[in-house]
Amino acid sequence: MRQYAPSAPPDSADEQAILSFIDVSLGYGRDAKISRDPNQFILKSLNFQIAAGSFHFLTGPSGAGKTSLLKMIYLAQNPSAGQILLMGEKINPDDRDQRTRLRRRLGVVFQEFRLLDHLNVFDNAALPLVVTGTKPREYSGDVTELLTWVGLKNHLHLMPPVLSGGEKQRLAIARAVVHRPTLILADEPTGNIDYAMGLRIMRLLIELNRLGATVIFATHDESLIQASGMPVLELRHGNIHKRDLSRDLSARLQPGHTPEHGA
Ligand SMILES: Nc1ncnc2c1ncn2[C@@H]1O[C@H](COP(=O)(O)OP(=O)(O)OP(=O)(O)O)[C@@H](O)[C@H]1O
Repeated sequence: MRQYAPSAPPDSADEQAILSFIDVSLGYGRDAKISRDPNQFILKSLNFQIAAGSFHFLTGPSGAGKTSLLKMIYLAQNPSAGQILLMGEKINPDDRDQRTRLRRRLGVVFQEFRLLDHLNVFDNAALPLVVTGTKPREYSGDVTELLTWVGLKNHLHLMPPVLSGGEKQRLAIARAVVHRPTLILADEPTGNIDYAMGLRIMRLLIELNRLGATVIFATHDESLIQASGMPVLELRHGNIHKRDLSRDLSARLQPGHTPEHGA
Protein backbone atom coordinates (compact mmCIF):
# COMPACT_ATOMS: atom_id res chain seq x y z
CA MET A 1 0.00 0.00 0.00
CA ARG A 2 3.02 2.29 -0.16
CA GLN A 3 1.68 4.27 -3.10
CA TYR A 4 -1.18 5.62 -0.96
CA ALA A 5 1.15 7.79 1.13
CA PRO A 6 -0.20 11.35 1.43
CA SER A 7 1.05 13.61 -1.32
CA ALA A 8 2.11 16.45 0.98
CA PRO A 9 3.35 15.11 4.33
CA PRO A 10 4.07 17.80 6.92
CA ASP A 11 7.73 18.65 7.64
CA SER A 12 7.66 17.81 11.33
CA ALA A 13 4.72 15.46 11.58
CA ASP A 14 4.75 15.07 15.36
CA GLU A 15 4.99 18.73 16.26
CA GLN A 16 2.70 20.62 13.90
CA ALA A 17 -1.01 21.01 14.49
CA ILE A 18 -2.88 20.22 11.30
CA LEU A 19 -6.09 21.47 12.88
CA SER A 20 -6.82 23.98 15.65
CA PHE A 21 -10.18 24.99 17.07
CA ILE A 22 -10.04 28.25 19.00
CA ASP A 23 -13.17 29.02 21.03
CA VAL A 24 -15.31 27.44 18.31
CA SER A 25 -19.05 27.24 18.96
CA LEU A 26 -21.83 25.99 16.70
CA GLY A 27 -25.54 26.55 16.90
CA TYR A 28 -28.07 25.85 14.18
CA GLY A 29 -30.80 28.28 13.30
CA ARG A 30 -31.11 32.02 13.41
CA ASP A 31 -31.70 32.31 17.15
CA ALA A 32 -28.46 30.55 18.08
CA LYS A 33 -26.42 32.80 15.80
CA ILE A 34 -27.97 36.05 16.90
CA SER A 35 -28.16 35.54 20.63
CA ARG A 36 -24.69 34.00 21.06
CA ASP A 37 -26.22 32.38 24.13
CA PRO A 38 -24.03 29.32 24.93
CA ASN A 39 -27.16 27.38 25.92
CA GLN A 40 -28.28 27.57 22.28
CA PHE A 41 -25.04 26.05 21.00
CA ILE A 42 -24.67 22.36 20.16
CA LEU A 43 -20.88 22.70 20.38
CA LYS A 44 -19.64 25.15 23.00
CA SER A 45 -16.40 27.08 22.86
CA LEU A 46 -14.25 24.15 21.74
CA ASN A 47 -10.50 24.52 22.13
CA PHE A 48 -8.35 21.67 20.87
CA GLN A 49 -5.57 20.83 18.44
CA ILE A 50 -4.93 17.77 16.31
CA ALA A 51 -1.27 17.00 15.67
CA ALA A 52 -0.27 16.28 12.09
CA GLY A 53 0.23 12.55 11.64
CA SER A 54 -2.01 11.56 14.57
CA PHE A 55 -4.98 9.17 14.67
CA HIS A 56 -7.99 10.04 16.80
CA PHE A 57 -11.36 8.49 17.33
CA LEU A 58 -14.23 10.91 17.77
CA THR A 59 -17.07 9.53 19.81
CA GLY A 60 -20.06 10.59 21.90
CA PRO A 61 -23.76 9.78 22.16
CA SER A 62 -26.09 10.12 19.20
CA GLY A 63 -26.81 13.81 18.63
CA ALA A 64 -23.69 14.95 20.51
CA GLY A 65 -22.42 16.78 17.42
CA LYS A 66 -19.84 14.46 15.81
CA THR A 67 -21.09 15.00 12.26
CA SER A 68 -21.46 18.74 12.94
CA LEU A 69 -17.85 18.92 14.13
CA LEU A 70 -16.61 17.02 11.05
CA LYS A 71 -18.65 19.34 8.80
CA MET A 72 -16.84 22.34 10.24
CA ILE A 73 -13.49 20.60 9.63
CA TYR A 74 -14.30 19.87 5.97
CA LEU A 75 -15.53 23.43 5.60
CA ALA A 76 -19.16 22.58 4.82
CA GLN A 77 -20.40 24.36 7.93
CA ASN A 78 -19.23 27.70 9.31
CA PRO A 79 -18.86 28.01 13.07
CA SER A 80 -21.26 30.40 14.84
CA ALA A 81 -18.26 31.81 16.74
CA GLY A 82 -14.52 31.22 17.00
CA GLN A 83 -11.66 30.50 14.60
CA ILE A 84 -10.59 27.31 12.82
CA LEU A 85 -7.06 26.82 11.53
CA LEU A 86 -6.64 24.02 8.98
CA MET A 87 -3.32 22.97 7.48
CA GLY A 88 -1.67 26.15 8.70
CA GLU A 89 -4.35 28.50 7.31
CA LYS A 90 -6.87 30.61 9.20
CA ILE A 91 -10.22 29.68 7.70
CA ASN A 92 -12.05 32.56 6.10
CA PRO A 93 -15.68 31.48 5.52
CA ASP A 94 -15.95 33.89 2.58
CA ASP A 95 -12.88 32.58 0.74
CA ARG A 96 -14.16 30.01 -1.77
CA ASP A 97 -10.74 29.49 -3.34
CA GLN A 98 -9.29 28.62 0.04
CA ARG A 99 -12.13 26.14 0.61
CA THR A 100 -11.61 24.45 -2.78
CA ARG A 101 -7.82 24.31 -2.34
CA LEU A 102 -7.92 22.85 1.18
CA ARG A 103 -10.69 20.37 0.40
CA ARG A 104 -8.49 18.75 -2.26
CA ARG A 105 -6.18 17.69 0.57
CA LEU A 106 -9.03 16.16 2.57
CA GLY A 107 -10.52 12.70 2.26
CA VAL A 108 -14.03 12.47 3.65
CA VAL A 109 -16.10 9.34 4.23
CA PHE A 110 -19.64 10.67 4.54
CA GLN A 111 -22.19 8.89 6.70
CA GLU A 112 -24.60 8.82 3.74
CA PHE A 113 -21.83 7.80 1.23
CA ARG A 114 -22.64 10.43 -1.49
CA LEU A 115 -21.77 8.15 -4.41
CA LEU A 116 -22.62 9.19 -7.98
CA ASP A 117 -25.23 6.75 -9.25
CA HIS A 118 -24.44 7.33 -12.94
CA LEU A 119 -20.76 6.32 -12.53
CA ASN A 120 -19.60 2.74 -12.02
CA VAL A 121 -17.58 1.57 -9.00
CA PHE A 122 -14.20 2.20 -10.65
CA ASP A 123 -15.14 5.71 -11.86
CA ASN A 124 -16.62 6.67 -8.47
CA ALA A 125 -13.39 5.63 -6.74
CA ALA A 126 -11.27 7.50 -9.30
CA LEU A 127 -13.27 10.74 -9.07
CA PRO A 128 -10.93 12.69 -6.73
CA LEU A 129 -8.08 12.00 -9.17
CA VAL A 130 -10.14 12.87 -12.25
CA VAL A 131 -11.10 16.30 -10.86
CA THR A 132 -7.44 17.18 -10.34
CA GLY A 133 -6.65 16.28 -13.98
CA THR A 134 -4.78 13.00 -13.36
CA LYS A 135 -4.64 10.78 -16.46
CA PRO A 136 -6.32 7.32 -16.38
CA ARG A 137 -3.05 5.55 -17.18
CA GLU A 138 -1.51 7.16 -14.07
CA TYR A 139 -4.26 6.11 -11.67
CA SER A 140 -5.89 2.94 -12.99
CA GLY A 141 -3.45 0.56 -11.24
CA ASP A 142 -3.79 2.34 -7.89
CA VAL A 143 -7.58 2.52 -8.10
CA THR A 144 -7.86 -1.20 -8.92
CA GLU A 145 -5.48 -2.13 -6.09
CA LEU A 146 -7.41 -0.05 -3.58
CA LEU A 147 -10.76 -1.49 -4.70
CA THR A 148 -9.25 -4.98 -4.38
CA TRP A 149 -8.16 -4.10 -0.82
CA VAL A 150 -11.73 -3.16 0.15
CA GLY A 151 -13.13 -6.33 -1.47
CA LEU A 152 -14.70 -4.77 -4.61
CA LYS A 153 -12.40 -6.24 -7.25
CA ASN A 154 -15.25 -8.15 -8.88
CA HIS A 155 -17.60 -5.16 -8.84
CA LEU A 156 -15.59 -2.59 -10.80
CA HIS A 157 -18.24 -2.15 -13.50
CA LEU A 158 -21.35 -2.23 -11.31
CA MET A 159 -23.36 0.93 -10.66
CA PRO A 160 -23.89 2.09 -7.04
CA PRO A 161 -27.68 1.44 -6.92
CA VAL A 162 -27.10 -2.33 -7.16
CA LEU A 163 -24.47 -2.44 -4.41
CA SER A 164 -25.28 -3.55 -0.86
CA GLY A 165 -25.00 -1.01 1.97
CA GLY A 166 -21.65 -2.43 3.05
CA GLU A 167 -20.32 -2.39 -0.53
CA LYS A 168 -21.36 1.26 -0.91
CA GLN A 169 -19.59 2.05 2.32
CA ARG A 170 -16.38 0.33 1.19
CA LEU A 171 -16.53 2.21 -2.11
CA ALA A 172 -17.00 5.49 -0.21
CA ILE A 173 -13.90 4.67 1.85
CA ALA A 174 -11.84 3.88 -1.26
CA ARG A 175 -12.91 7.15 -2.89
CA ALA A 176 -12.01 9.10 0.27
CA VAL A 177 -8.41 7.87 0.35
CA VAL A 178 -7.52 7.33 -3.33
CA HIS A 179 -5.95 10.78 -3.79
CA ARG A 180 -3.63 10.34 -0.77
CA PRO A 181 -5.24 13.02 1.39
CA THR A 182 -3.31 14.78 4.11
CA LEU A 183 -6.29 14.59 6.49
CA ILE A 184 -8.88 11.78 6.44
CA LEU A 185 -12.26 12.39 8.11
CA ALA A 186 -14.41 9.31 8.44
CA ASP A 187 -17.98 9.53 9.76
CA GLU A 188 -19.04 6.08 11.00
CA PRO A 189 -17.06 4.35 8.22
CA THR A 190 -17.72 0.89 9.65
CA GLY A 191 -21.41 1.41 10.43
CA ASN A 192 -22.79 -0.86 7.68
CA ILE A 193 -20.15 -3.56 7.45
CA ASP A 194 -19.47 -6.70 9.43
CA TYR A 195 -16.91 -6.82 12.21
CA ALA A 196 -14.19 -8.56 10.14
CA MET A 197 -14.48 -6.01 7.30
CA GLY A 198 -14.60 -3.24 9.93
CA LEU A 199 -11.23 -4.39 11.26
CA ARG A 200 -9.88 -4.53 7.70
CA ILE A 201 -10.99 -0.94 7.05
CA MET A 202 -9.49 0.03 10.40
CA ARG A 203 -6.18 -1.56 9.34
CA LEU A 204 -6.27 0.38 6.05
CA LEU A 205 -6.75 3.66 7.92
CA ILE A 206 -3.99 2.78 10.40
CA GLU A 207 -1.67 1.94 7.49
CA LEU A 208 -2.46 5.28 5.80
CA ASN A 209 -1.84 6.98 9.14
CA ARG A 210 1.49 5.16 9.45
CA LEU A 211 2.41 6.55 6.04
CA GLY A 212 1.71 10.09 7.24
CA ALA A 213 -2.01 10.88 6.89
CA THR A 214 -3.81 12.36 9.88
CA VAL A 215 -7.04 10.48 10.65
CA ILE A 216 -10.17 11.48 12.57
CA PHE A 217 -12.55 8.54 12.81
CA ALA A 218 -16.05 9.18 14.22
CA THR A 219 -17.70 6.07 15.61
CA HIS A 220 -20.04 4.69 18.24
CA ASP A 221 -18.24 1.34 18.05
CA GLU A 222 -16.63 0.92 21.47
CA SER A 223 -15.25 -2.52 20.56
CA LEU A 224 -13.28 -0.99 17.67
CA ILE A 225 -12.00 1.82 19.90
CA GLN A 226 -10.95 -0.61 22.62
CA ALA A 227 -9.37 -3.03 20.14
CA SER A 228 -7.20 -0.34 18.57
CA GLY A 229 -6.11 1.59 21.67
CA MET A 230 -5.92 4.85 19.67
CA PRO A 231 -6.60 8.19 21.45
CA VAL A 232 -10.22 9.22 21.80
CA LEU A 233 -11.92 12.61 21.66
CA GLU A 234 -15.35 12.43 23.23
CA LEU A 235 -18.16 14.94 22.74
CA ARG A 236 -20.44 15.35 25.75
CA HIS A 237 -22.87 18.18 26.46
CA GLY A 238 -21.27 20.35 23.80
CA ASN A 239 -17.73 19.99 25.15
CA ILE A 240 -14.82 17.89 23.97
CA HIS A 241 -12.86 15.62 26.30
CA LYS A 242 -9.74 13.54 25.75
CA ARG A 243 -10.50 10.10 27.06
CA ASP A 244 -7.88 8.29 29.08
CA LEU A 245 -7.71 4.78 27.61
CA SER A 246 -5.49 3.50 30.42
CA ARG A 247 -8.36 4.27 32.81
CA ASP A 248 -10.72 2.39 30.47
CA LEU A 249 -8.33 -0.53 30.52
CA SER A 250 -8.18 -0.65 34.31
CA ALA A 251 -12.02 -0.46 34.38
CA ARG A 252 -12.15 -3.42 31.98
CA LEU A 253 -9.88 -5.39 34.28
CA GLN A 254 -12.23 -4.92 37.27
CA PRO A 255 -13.99 -8.09 38.46
CA GLY A 256 -17.47 -8.38 37.02
CA HIS A 257 -16.70 -6.39 33.85
CA THR A 258 -18.22 -8.03 30.78
CA PRO A 259 -16.02 -7.63 27.69
CA GLU A 260 -17.70 -6.14 24.63
CA HIS A 261 -17.77 -7.92 21.29
CA GLY A 262 -14.28 -8.08 19.85
CA ALA A 263 -12.63 -6.14 22.68
N1 LIG B 1 -28.73 21.38 9.67
C1 LIG B 1 -29.18 21.27 10.91
N2 LIG B 1 -30.14 22.10 11.37
C2 LIG B 1 -30.61 22.02 12.64
N3 LIG B 1 -30.15 21.13 13.55
C3 LIG B 1 -29.20 20.28 13.15
C4 LIG B 1 -28.66 20.30 11.83
N4 LIG B 1 -27.71 19.33 11.73
C5 LIG B 1 -27.66 18.73 12.94
N5 LIG B 1 -28.55 19.29 13.79
C6 LIG B 1 -28.76 18.92 15.20
O1 LIG B 1 -27.50 19.01 15.84
C7 LIG B 1 -27.36 17.98 16.81
C8 LIG B 1 -26.06 17.24 16.53
O2 LIG B 1 -26.22 16.50 15.33
P1 LIG B 1 -25.05 15.63 14.71
O3 LIG B 1 -25.59 14.97 13.49
O4 LIG B 1 -23.86 16.49 14.56
O5 LIG B 1 -24.80 14.58 15.88
P2 LIG B 1 -24.00 13.20 15.87
O6 LIG B 1 -23.23 13.14 17.13
O7 LIG B 1 -23.22 13.07 14.60
O8 LIG B 1 -25.19 12.16 15.89
P3 LIG B 1 -25.24 10.62 15.37
O9 LIG B 1 -24.25 9.86 16.20
O10 LIG B 1 -26.65 10.22 15.67
O11 LIG B 1 -24.92 10.62 13.89
C9 LIG B 1 -28.60 17.11 16.72
O12 LIG B 1 -29.48 17.53 17.76
C10 LIG B 1 -29.16 17.45 15.35
O13 LIG B 1 -30.56 17.33 15.34
